[in-house]
Amino acid sequence: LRVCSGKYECSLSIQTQDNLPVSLNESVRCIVINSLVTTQRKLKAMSLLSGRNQLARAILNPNPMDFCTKDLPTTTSERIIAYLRDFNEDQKKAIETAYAMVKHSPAVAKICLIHGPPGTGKSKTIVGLLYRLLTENQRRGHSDENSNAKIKQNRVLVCAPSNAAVDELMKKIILEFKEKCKDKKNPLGNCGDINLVRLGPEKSINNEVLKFSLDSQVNHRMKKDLPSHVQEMHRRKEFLDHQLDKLSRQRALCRGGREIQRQELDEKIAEVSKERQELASRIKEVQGRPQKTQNIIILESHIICCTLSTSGGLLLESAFRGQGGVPFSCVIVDEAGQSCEVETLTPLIHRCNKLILVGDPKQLPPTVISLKAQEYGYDQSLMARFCKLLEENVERNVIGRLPVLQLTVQYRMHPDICLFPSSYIYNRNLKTSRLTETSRCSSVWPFQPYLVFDVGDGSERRDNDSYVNVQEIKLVMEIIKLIKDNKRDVTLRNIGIITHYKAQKTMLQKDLDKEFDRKGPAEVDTVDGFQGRQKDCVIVTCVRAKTSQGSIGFLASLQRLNVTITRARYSLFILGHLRTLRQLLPGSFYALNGSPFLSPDDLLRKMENDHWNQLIEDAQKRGAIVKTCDKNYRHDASKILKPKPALQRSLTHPPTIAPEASRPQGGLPSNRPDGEFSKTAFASSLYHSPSDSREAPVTSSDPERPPIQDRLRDPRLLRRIGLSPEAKGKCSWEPQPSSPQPPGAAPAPGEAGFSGSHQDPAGPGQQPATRGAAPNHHRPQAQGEPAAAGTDASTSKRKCDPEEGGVTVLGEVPLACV
Ligand SMILES: Nc1ncnc2c1ncn2[C@@H]1O[C@H](COP(=O)(O)OP(=O)(O)OP(=O)(O)O)[C@@H](O)[C@H]1O
Repeated sequence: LRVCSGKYECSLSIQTQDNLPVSLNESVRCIVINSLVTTQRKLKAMSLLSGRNQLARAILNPNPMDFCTKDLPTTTSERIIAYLRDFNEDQKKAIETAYAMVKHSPAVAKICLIHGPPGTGKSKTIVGLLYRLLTENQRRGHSDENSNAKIKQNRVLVCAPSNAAVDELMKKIILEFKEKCKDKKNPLGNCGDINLVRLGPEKSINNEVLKFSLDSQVNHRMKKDLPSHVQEMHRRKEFLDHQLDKLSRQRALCRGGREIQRQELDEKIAEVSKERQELASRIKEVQGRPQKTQNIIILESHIICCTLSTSGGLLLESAFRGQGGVPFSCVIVDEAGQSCEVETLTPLIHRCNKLILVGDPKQLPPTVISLKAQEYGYDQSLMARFCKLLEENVERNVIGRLPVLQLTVQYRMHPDICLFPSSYIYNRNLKTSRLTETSRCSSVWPFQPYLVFDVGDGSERRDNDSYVNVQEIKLVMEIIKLIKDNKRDVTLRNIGIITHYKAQKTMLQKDLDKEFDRKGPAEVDTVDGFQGRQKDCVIVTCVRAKTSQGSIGFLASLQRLNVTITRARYSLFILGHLRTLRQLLPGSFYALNGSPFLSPDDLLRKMENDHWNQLIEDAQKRGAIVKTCDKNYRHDASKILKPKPALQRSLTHPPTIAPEASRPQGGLPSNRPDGEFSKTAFASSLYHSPSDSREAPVTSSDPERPPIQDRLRDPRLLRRIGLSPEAKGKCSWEPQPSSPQPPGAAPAPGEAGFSGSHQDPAGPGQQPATRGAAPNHHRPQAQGEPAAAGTDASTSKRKCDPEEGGVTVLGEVPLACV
């Protein structure tokens, strides 16, 4: 694009496969569909795989021996043992196993699978593994490789399918390595004691990690090494850029102004542009191509982060050309459940034969639009294929146990939100960390954790190729207004509205903008937009109601449902027309000999909708359903509020104060006034539908916890740990009392913090995890949280988060903190 005689001119060169007729003198319409670069790289990865990588056989025809198990031995230094105290048992196991796989017999091709359901610390585990791999024996002047030797031997390639995912992970890597730097004033690398580089175009890199991009490192280094006259040229170029920026802004502002003024500005812009262009070419001439500098930076890096696609570009290939050996000790792929198989093969062209896949195939798979491609399994990730295959091997008794490292303790959701995904999707293997439970149940959050609104009079309306449901929008607005009224500090960061339909999203956004003057307290998006993210409160509007087709479309996918219901930290409210979601349309059931049966069509639909059916049944059993209709929206929306303290008190516990020893870690002070007590955690789990009010409340997070043995008698707790009240006697788990904790104090290192609670729900036969892991003092910014301003901001957030276990324990103040 250039300015010529006051006009913008754009020239575009297009290569065609065949010659266009010379006589063509009509205008041609060009549409850019997509770049083929990624596709070419995938193709290249596929065709090079068998020739270049020992993993090829394992990938094409895997057998259980190709996957590493939990039993690989490692020798761990005191320093690493101390470091690993911040991790839970599953995370430690994953780190140690992957570490052993990388360090043992580097020539043997092996794959390590780390499966982490939502919020279980996948990123934390990756960061821990990197730290373990890169800092063993590292001391100033004495590391496992000479720190002065510029070219690193111990190098890791870290990839993810998207730029956003790479950057999120990088933020955590940066935080950790900077924090753990031995001598902060005199670090050994550009990121604490290591060198880190981010590959990829700058425009797709998040500002917070931009400093580590290859381009900015090249620029920085080239400027530093240049003779003074070239540095002067750079300064002049920066000045001209600044000038151009200013002039363009002035030009835009005087669009309606005088012609002469516009002309003057255009001429000035043309003049400055010309000088800048000439200067840029001269700089290139004198300082040479940056390729050499690029290669040096890459070779000096310990961690190279990029998208899967970028890992197949020429940049890495040319940097390692002629270096000999394998350039990476391992390749780590984050969000491996979200990348297509062939895409996951891309980083393997660098011959590395240790592959670590981290992800959750039970969340959204890679987005593949083509139905034909889906038919051929293109939307299946490599990780999902491996997991499926290994599960089949376990079922057929070919192997005794799954060679997959499972992370099972989650740090995101209120335990009541976690209950259904844990039991229905994760085989009861998803437990809530105790500290998370305590903070999520805090009285500071005045809303119920989990409610399903049955919007009985809702109806869907077609809007082009999408749907809207006006009644559900009305109810969403009532709920948001109520939240705003009761928690004035809510911002866009705290509430997420998930809808699967574009038209509903647009209409909701309009209503929010109107009501809240464009400063809407909620972010509306599709579930795909929320994958990998979290919000304090999530409202789901299902839209489909009284559907004529008898199908609920893509609402039916279990992976989609999973992501939808696992984004909320404190409250999840689901709005839907439950009969449609369950697909119990009038006439679906026929009674025959007293037992219901379904017509073949209905059976098919019911199977399709079975996940929603299960969710609704579960909510029904828990008394979490609120039936509503238009005239009651306002009234029924108020049911999201936790019950009034006084009433709650009388309905729930006898007014006894539990022994100090039975308080959860970081429990509330014992000398609080009654009212304060009753407002606290145990109230949070009580649903107050009329039929429910007589039920015993849930008290798992009660600051006045009864002794743990008594808590096990609570039918809802038993349900939570996967036992029926009757089966309770058979539970082999022996509860251990929590350690006494002074009010408001942080758990001492080595005492049970978060590690305590996740043992509680261990099912029969499961070993309780070791008590003794210290709470996390080095918590990176939660994935998906809106970007804090720089790493410092993340650090300050950590200071006020009770999940740190080290600062505040009086219950989290979620909205003020985040
Ligand atoms: N061992 C731990 N102790 C305390 N907090 C932890 C621990 N592991 C993870 N967390 C916290 O849990 C939250 C989620 O961690 P992380 O982002 O690593 O999870 P994830 O599995 O990558 O999440 P997602 O499901 O969004 O991909 C973070 O706030 C993190 O600090």
